[in-house]
Amino acid sequence: MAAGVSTLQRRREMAAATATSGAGRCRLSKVGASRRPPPARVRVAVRLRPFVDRTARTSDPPCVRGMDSCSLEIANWRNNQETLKYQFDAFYGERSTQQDIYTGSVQPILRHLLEGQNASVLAYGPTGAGKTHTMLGSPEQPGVIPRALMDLLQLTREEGTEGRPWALSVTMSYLEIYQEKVLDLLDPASGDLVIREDCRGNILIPGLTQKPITSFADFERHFLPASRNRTVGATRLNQRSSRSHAVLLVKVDQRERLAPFRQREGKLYLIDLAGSEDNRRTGNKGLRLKESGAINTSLFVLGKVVDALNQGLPRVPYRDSKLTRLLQDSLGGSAHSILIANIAPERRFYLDTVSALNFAARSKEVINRPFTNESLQPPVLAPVKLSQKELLGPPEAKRARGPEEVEIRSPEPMAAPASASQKLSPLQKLSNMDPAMLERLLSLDRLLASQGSQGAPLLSTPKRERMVLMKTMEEKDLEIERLKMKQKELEAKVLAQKAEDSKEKENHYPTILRPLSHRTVTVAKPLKKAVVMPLQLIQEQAASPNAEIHILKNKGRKRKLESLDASEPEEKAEDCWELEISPELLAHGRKKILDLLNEGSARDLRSLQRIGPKKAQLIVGWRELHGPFSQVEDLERVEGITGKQMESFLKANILGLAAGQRCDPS
Ligand SMILES: Nc1ncnc2c1ncn2[C@@H]1O[C@H](COP(=O)(O)OP(=O)(O)OP(=O)(O)O)[C@@H](O)[C@H]1O
Repeated sequence: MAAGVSTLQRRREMAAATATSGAGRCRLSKVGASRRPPPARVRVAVRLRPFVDRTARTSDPPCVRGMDSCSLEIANWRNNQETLKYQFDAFYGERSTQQDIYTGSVQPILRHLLEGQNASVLAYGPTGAGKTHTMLGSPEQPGVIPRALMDLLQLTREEGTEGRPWALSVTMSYLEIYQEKVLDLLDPASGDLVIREDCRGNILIPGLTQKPITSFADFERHFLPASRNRTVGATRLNQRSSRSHAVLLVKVDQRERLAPFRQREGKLYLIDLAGSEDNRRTGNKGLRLKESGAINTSLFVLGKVVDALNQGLPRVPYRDSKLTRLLQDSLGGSAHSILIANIAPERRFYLDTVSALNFAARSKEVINRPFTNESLQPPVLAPVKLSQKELLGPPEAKRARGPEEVEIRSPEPMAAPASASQKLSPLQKLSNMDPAMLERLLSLDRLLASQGSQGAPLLSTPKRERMVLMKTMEEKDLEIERLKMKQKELEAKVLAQKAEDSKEKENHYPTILRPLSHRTVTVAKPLKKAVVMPLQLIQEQAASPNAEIHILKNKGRKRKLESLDASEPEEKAEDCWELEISPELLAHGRKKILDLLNEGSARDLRSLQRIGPKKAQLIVGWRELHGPFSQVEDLERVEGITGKQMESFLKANILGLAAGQRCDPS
């Protein structure tokens, strides 16, 4: 592919983008100052292609009209007196050039790669609306892909020259998702590849070919033949219709030349999605119809993912399609994303155009939270070569293909030393937390809150700001501290009461007849309904060595009794005794489960509720591949365990274990 863009022009464009964004060469100090930049929104641009058959324009006036550089209007099919108006981050009309789209929407995000952040560009839209033209273009009109590669290579050359603090290297991978199979376009003989997630939430495809590239010629050498491997076919609407989602992945690796040898990785996804299709118009039959089903399903899931992110739902259905699973760290994750919705002016595209515009309008509200993928690494002179067998877990290893021809570095950077994180305040810990982790923590919070254990959920409205959440979490930590102190006071009182009891025993007073003083102590809100207990039962429990908490099984129901405070005056027999588990007990329960997940054998794991032999095996396999779980919610990352299952696992285990811990502090 001839890029058709001079290097000088490229440099000028980069300089302009840098000036606009206000970032640029001071990137290192900027990253050093703040590892967590503010949330970045998914930018949405709409591009209207010109009439393919220009003579048709007079007989078929366009159904879409640009209003300004950000908005457009389209006829309202329900009422032809009205138009529907849409506003986006950018609108590119029929006369816009490839360069307009690139410099306006794509070029500004490239610099984030050199900050160790991820970026992605997705071309979305109905079949025949110009996605491939936008992404790839032609030798005369090169699209986003060749332009971005040229700039990125130029940028990495400049930043990585000898004498600069970081050594940079660039690799490319190219894959397609065809009928829910992940196929390596650089190695067409390979089979369906597995999508994995590491313990930091990064999406990986073990075994995917990575080609090192140092020049645009290198890129073309790999990319052009691989593009011919992409699945295309003729439909009634497009002679060369893309039948798959094509994903070009460009990784920029940076290693610090001098101590402390930090390492960063920035990923750029350039994605040409397959077109959304209405089979009544495409005239698809047989294989085309089957392909179309897979395309529409994955795009439908993409829409659901966008909706879930917009509404702040605890479960985002990334795993429901390969496309969304792959995009997990690009949409709502750690990437700067730009969605370019391509639309066509012809009236026959009208319904597809409205549906693409509605999709794009929803995508606009997704908030991404970029973070820098940086870690400390000992100096590595040569990359480690890992076979796919080493990278895959046992089930995938069976399907592993032959030895890889390229070098693939270990996908997981080393974790930060534990001591550093232990010194952080709860708020600092929270602000350093991977956003995906934070989301999970919040969903757990919602889950517990929905059971009434801890007052209102942290995330009571989906669009609450991150800072508000953090503040609430900090207040919550303070509240926990306060409750801990209260608990200690109560325990001291119980001990004092016990000492008094023994004195009374020495004086030959029968315990059961001794007046019992008690009071209900609410450490946290009741888990369920308050439970009424007969006085005699309470008295018996009070006399037992574990009088502070009892778990009673009555008609198959667990009943938990909070601390007794013997210093208060006696209350009436019909008093209620509330069942409570304090936050610190929940924390104990979580810790116990986490320890078991990280250290238990498959057999040990089966002692947990909702974990059968198959899930136990999956957990052990995941642990071997990714290392220890950092929190219980990581279970959701295990292939084969859904978010729903994880939540039901938590419900079933945490409360029981927490209470067990309280009864048996050993
Ligand atoms: N902005 C544009 N200017 C000129 N021609 C365009 C433009 N956009 C698209 N086209 C032309 O329209 C036709 C269809 O475009 P393209 O193949 O890019 O569509 P697509 O959305 O990728 O379709 P599919 O999803 O079926 O692959 C092609 O012939 C392409 O050259």
